[in-house]
Amino acid sequence: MGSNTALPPAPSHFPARPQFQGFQKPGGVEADVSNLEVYGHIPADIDGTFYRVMPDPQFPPFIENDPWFNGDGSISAFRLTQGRASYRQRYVRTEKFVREREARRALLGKYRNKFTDAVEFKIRTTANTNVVHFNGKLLALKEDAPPYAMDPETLETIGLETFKGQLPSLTFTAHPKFDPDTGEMICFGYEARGDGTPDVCYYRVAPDGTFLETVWLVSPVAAMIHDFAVTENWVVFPLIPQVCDLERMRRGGEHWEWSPETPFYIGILPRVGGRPEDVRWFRHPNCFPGHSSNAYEDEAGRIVFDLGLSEKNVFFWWPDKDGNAPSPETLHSQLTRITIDPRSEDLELTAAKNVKVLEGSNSEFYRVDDRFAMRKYRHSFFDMMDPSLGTNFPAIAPVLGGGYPLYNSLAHFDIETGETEVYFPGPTHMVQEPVFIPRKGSGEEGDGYLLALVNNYASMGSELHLLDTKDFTKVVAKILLPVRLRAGLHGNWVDAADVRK
Ligand SMILES: C/C=C/c1ccc(O)c(OC)c1
Ligand SMILES: [Fe+2]
Repeated sequence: MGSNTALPPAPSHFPARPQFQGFQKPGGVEADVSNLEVYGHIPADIDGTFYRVMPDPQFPPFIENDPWFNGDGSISAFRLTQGRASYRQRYVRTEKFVREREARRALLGKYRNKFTDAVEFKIRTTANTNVVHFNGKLLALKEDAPPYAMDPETLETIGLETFKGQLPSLTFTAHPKFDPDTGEMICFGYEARGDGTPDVCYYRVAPDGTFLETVWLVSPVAAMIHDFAVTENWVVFPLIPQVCDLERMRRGGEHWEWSPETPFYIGILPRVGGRPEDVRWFRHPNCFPGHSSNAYEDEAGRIVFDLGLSEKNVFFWWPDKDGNAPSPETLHSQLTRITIDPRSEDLELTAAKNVKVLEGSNSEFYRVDDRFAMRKYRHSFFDMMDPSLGTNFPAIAPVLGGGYPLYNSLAHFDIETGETEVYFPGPTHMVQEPVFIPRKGSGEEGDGYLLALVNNYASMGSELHLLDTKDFTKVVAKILLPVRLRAGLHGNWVDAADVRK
């Protein structure tokens, strides 16, 4: 648009919608807090930083019913050392963030629809979905663009990360995988040649940032590929049946539409040395693949892929073509094992042959001991929603806000014994995604701590709850924050020993 074009009116406050109300009221806070209050005690062997990101719109949107996923990325860094905790909060200085701050108003339009923007952006990402530590930098990630690099200590934004020009794709997944033995970062981008393109770009990056391999694939449909999985020899691409249509976008519509007719496709590609024609697209009846827990190969060479699987459209704010979407309370995601013979002639995956529910609770945000990523593993930690645990829903309903699924507890599932242990943080609390912290000196899988951000709807403030995985149901430390941090997506624990000096 030219500079004389009138901008759409910019509201001065956030709309009266669940995703902007109660606990979800945007905070806009950046902070440095040198000492946080601790109830209980932080074990002396914990020394590192928990980084996580949340969407937190800097300005009220000028579009209708902006989803939670469109807020500006704001990074929290919780530093735990010598039994103490400190905290820093910074927005990622994306092009969008900087230009909106200069203009003192929202300029970006709808989620991933450039045709609705008030100005033209080179890069319109919000960098709001994950934050990982790689090659001495933090990478703030959203799947619609390259990463933004940040300083791990100061959280200053360094700039758009194109890996010295090596990045072949317009996009970069929010869920790169790290090989615990080699430090290699395994990635992909979808819509890798632009909005609505079926092109998927697979790439592997050495720990020093050198690109090792790129493979261009074409997916059977331009669908969302949010998380993925890697084994010793294979990469697994689960397609969410949310599909993109550039024409709809041009008309000012949504980037995504739920497609009940589209199967749940799973692409399988050799991890190393695959050619574009080597990708094989397996099919399963329509459903919604959520986050991965882990994946590995069994003795027979089959891929064992554990993930959250829901029957219904979890992204209920992007309905089907007739406007149909489930109500959020009816969503139920289960930790599910899909077993695939990568060499099978038969591309149809069936409930009887290939699918098994491992844990039937309503769960999401699975985390493992990352030293066992891509390998046979035994322990999965996750968020769970079990209304029978005693959440006081009538009390918190007026301040919950909404626009996304809620979880009221943390769980540890032992795949070997089939047992689930549960931590319930309290009747006026909800949990965010946990991180696993290995115990110093212990190589035993799952031996360590679980750390999660907790929303306290009685205090309307945030807390970190720290659990010892050997005594999972009790809290070791509650660390109180002087701020309210709205719902976030993903984060990671970075041990002080792994930070390059
Ligand atoms: C479960 C979260 C999935 C997700 C997928 C696409 C996005 O753009 C996003 O933004 C925060 C989150
Ligand atoms: Fe995710």
